[in-house]
Amino acid sequence: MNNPLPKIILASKSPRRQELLRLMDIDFRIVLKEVDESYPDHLSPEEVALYIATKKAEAFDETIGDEVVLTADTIVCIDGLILGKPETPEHAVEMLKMLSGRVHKVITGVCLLHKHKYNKFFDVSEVFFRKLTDEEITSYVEKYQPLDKAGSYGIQERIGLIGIERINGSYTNVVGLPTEKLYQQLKNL
Ligand SMILES: Cc1cn([C@H]2C[C@H](O)[C@@H](COP(=O)(O)OP(=O)(O)OP(=O)(O)O)O2)c(=O)[nH]c1=O
Repeated sequence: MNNPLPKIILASKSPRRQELLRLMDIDFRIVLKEVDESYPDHLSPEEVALYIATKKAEAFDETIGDEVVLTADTIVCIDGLILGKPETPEHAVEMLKMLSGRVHKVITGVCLLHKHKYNKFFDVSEVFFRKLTDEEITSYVEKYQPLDKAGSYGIQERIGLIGIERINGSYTNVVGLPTEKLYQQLKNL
């Protein structure tokens, strides 16, 4: 069977995004660029995710032939506050205490740069954490060091498996790439 999807350049160091693309059986190669992930204050959370995903794509030369540059950015949002990656383990504990017993939004912005055009979209999932004990939080942070994760947790790791009651929306969006939406967008390029 011919693969109808274009070839992808995945501009992401995230092992989870790489694994999701692999599981989707999509052809890709990885090219990494350094990008400043700061953003202007006035943007909404959805706009922030799209803004940073687009910035990551802009780091590429736009003349890449037929290949599509795929970039993404995942943020966690609670009470209108954006939680990025924690700076220290203490900061991670603080974030998890904030998420404990509450619902929050996970937004992944995606940018597909193809033939000089920036195709952007995002997905939002709601994640419901039960009340976590202090011990569950500190032992998770000590063992997993979730400093590379927005909101200080991985849904696919211990704290997600034992602490998340339910989610509304896409699971893979929380992991870092909304695969169903991505597939539809790639088909339409
Ligand atoms: C909320 C959540 C986030 N994450 C991850 C997804 C992202 O990798 C990371 C958020 O940081 P991002 O800046 O979106 O991505 P990244 O720095 O890991 O990779 P790159 O910029 O090179 O693409 O948090 C999980 O793995 N599980 C989760 O449940």
